[in-house]
Amino acid sequence: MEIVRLTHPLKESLSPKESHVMAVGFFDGVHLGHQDLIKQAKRIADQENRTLTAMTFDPHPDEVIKEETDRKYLTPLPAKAERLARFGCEKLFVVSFDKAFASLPPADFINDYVISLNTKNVVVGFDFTFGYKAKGDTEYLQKKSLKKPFNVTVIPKKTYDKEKISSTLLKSVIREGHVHLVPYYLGKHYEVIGHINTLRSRGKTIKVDPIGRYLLPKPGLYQVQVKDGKRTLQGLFRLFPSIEEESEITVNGLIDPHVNKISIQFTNEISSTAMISG
Ligand SMILES: Cc1cc2nc3c(=O)[nH]c(=O)nc-3n(C[C@H](O)[C@H](O)[C@H](O)COP(=O)(O)O)c2cc1C
Ligand SMILES: Nc1ncnc2c1ncn2[C@@H]1O[C@H](COP(=O)(O)OP(=O)(O)O)[C@@H](O)[C@H]1O
Repeated sequence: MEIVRLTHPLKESLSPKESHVMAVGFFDGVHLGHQDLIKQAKRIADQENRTLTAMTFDPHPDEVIKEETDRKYLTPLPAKAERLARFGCEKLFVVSFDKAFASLPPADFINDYVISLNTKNVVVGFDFTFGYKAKGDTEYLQKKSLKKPFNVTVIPKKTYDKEKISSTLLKSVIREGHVHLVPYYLGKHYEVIGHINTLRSRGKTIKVDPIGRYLLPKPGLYQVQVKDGKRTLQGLFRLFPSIEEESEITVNGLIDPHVNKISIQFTNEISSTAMISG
């Protein structure tokens, strides 16, 4: 998948010739709600024979608008890009979210980031907002599209157990350590991608440096599956309040310490902090 970084204001030379169908949103986690949206966008792109693109933002708007520091992510950008590609996205626009971009009125976003980028169909969820003070919504987008050369498709709310599936909900499930519930929201277990810290790993006990600011479950003992690209091993992740210190994974086999990346999938919480520190 091609990744195109966009910074505001856009350079005119960026206007792509090829037309595309664009899914827009932050998409942290690429959960089942996001997946419905991307699958619908893919159906349209296939029908119309256009490229399927996604547009996301970096960092999260709250880091800029609410000056939130140390925000944690379900999918830091590289993991999000990989997951979007897996669902068929061929191109990803990553707009650097800064104060200048945040101040853009909704109408200007439509002109500069939808029409100028040659987007023929914008696919968003029912609660999508955009533009200065988040004043633009799906109704506004649809109204504007009537006089402009693009269509809008709005995806209905995807729920689980009557609640909207959202990144916020998923984060609280993971924070609480209820990792066995994650597949109901995400379609798979929660996954953290990291590098093996070779200096601090010994045999079957490995230390991992996550790639990006991943949200981690609360401290405790977790059953995990560790994949090194070739093999899947079962393991136990002893997660302490700070991953840099005592946290370690004991795997039931030897992992090649020189593999570039490993994936850790959290399957079950075995016990909470009291047990690991005792
Ligand atoms: C051009 C633009 C300007 C934005 N300005 C603001 C803003 O001033 N305040 C705000 O809370 N969010 C702002 N946002 C963020 C959106 O409200 C929204 O979070 C973002 O488009 C991602 O959509 P999603 O949360 O539905 O994924 C802006 C988004 C865009 C595209
Ligand atoms: N449960 C859902 N059902 C349908 N669309 C959704 C759902 N969750 C998010 N979306 C849509 O996906 C896009 C990205 O949303 P985002 O704000 O990143 O997700 P979340 O609400 O999970 O934080 C938006 O267009 C949003 O409306």
